[in-house]
Amino acid sequence: MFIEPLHRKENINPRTGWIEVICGSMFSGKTEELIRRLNRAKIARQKIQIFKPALDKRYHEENIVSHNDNSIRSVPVHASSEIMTLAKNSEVVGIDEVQFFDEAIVEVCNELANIGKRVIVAGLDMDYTGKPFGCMPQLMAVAEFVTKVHAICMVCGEVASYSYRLSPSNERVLLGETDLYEARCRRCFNLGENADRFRS
Ligand SMILES: Nc1ncnc2c1ncn2[C@@H]1O[C@H](COP(=O)(O)OP(=O)(O)O)[C@@H](O)[C@H]1O
Ligand SMILES: Cc1cn([C@H]2C[C@H](O)[C@@H](COP(=O)(O)O)O2)c(=O)[nH]c1=O
Ligand SMILES: [Zn+2]
Repeated sequence: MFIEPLHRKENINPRTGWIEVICGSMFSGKTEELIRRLNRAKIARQKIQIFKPALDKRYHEENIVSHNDNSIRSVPVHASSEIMTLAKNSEVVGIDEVQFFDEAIVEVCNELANIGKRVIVAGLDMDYTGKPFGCMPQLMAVAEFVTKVHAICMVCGEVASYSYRLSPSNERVLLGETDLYEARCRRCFNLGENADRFRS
């Protein structure tokens, strides 16, 4: 679907940049898809640079790691402005867990695309309450390509778009995996604790 563009000599008809958003619930394969696209760009010998928010250290300090243990080297950053400086020399810029960045991330992605870079971001489209997560709606609006991926509902096996929180915490940011969250379909998400009787 996403074709790695051919290199062109600098200053002669430089190619356009663009933004790709990969979104979905937890466990839907966002990180796998991000890694797949970045690995293809690597094979095409394009200069890639990958970033993640420094707060996300669940599996590894630096690597981006998917729930099925695929991984790729990344640079943890504290603010979106750092990406602008660090990504100067790359052709393809990947960002994981983009929903955790400050709102300036939208302008950073736009500016990178405007100077000819392919920007691929992956993030949660909704938080644990089912509300749009941070910068995601803005990013989806300005992106050329938006891909929504889906998980499997852990209650009934249907297609899941929601991340159901298993703990009573009301903090928007609560890092965790299967210990704290499960993917759920719309019905089982809305049923909340009452969904247990449908568990197959
Ligand atoms: N409920 C689920 N539905 C689909 N995949 C799941 C589920 N629970 C665990 N997985 C695993 O998670 C992998 C996707 O992980 P990952 O790419 O890290 O997802 P995301 O970044 O969207 O959280 C799947 O390939 C599968 O091995
Ligand atoms: C729904 C939701 C999730 N989080 C946290 C939980 C995980 O640490 C990440 C999402 O990781 P994934 O790669 O998409 O599986 O976000 C959160 O802090 N708040 C939420 O509402
Ligand atoms: Zn369900």
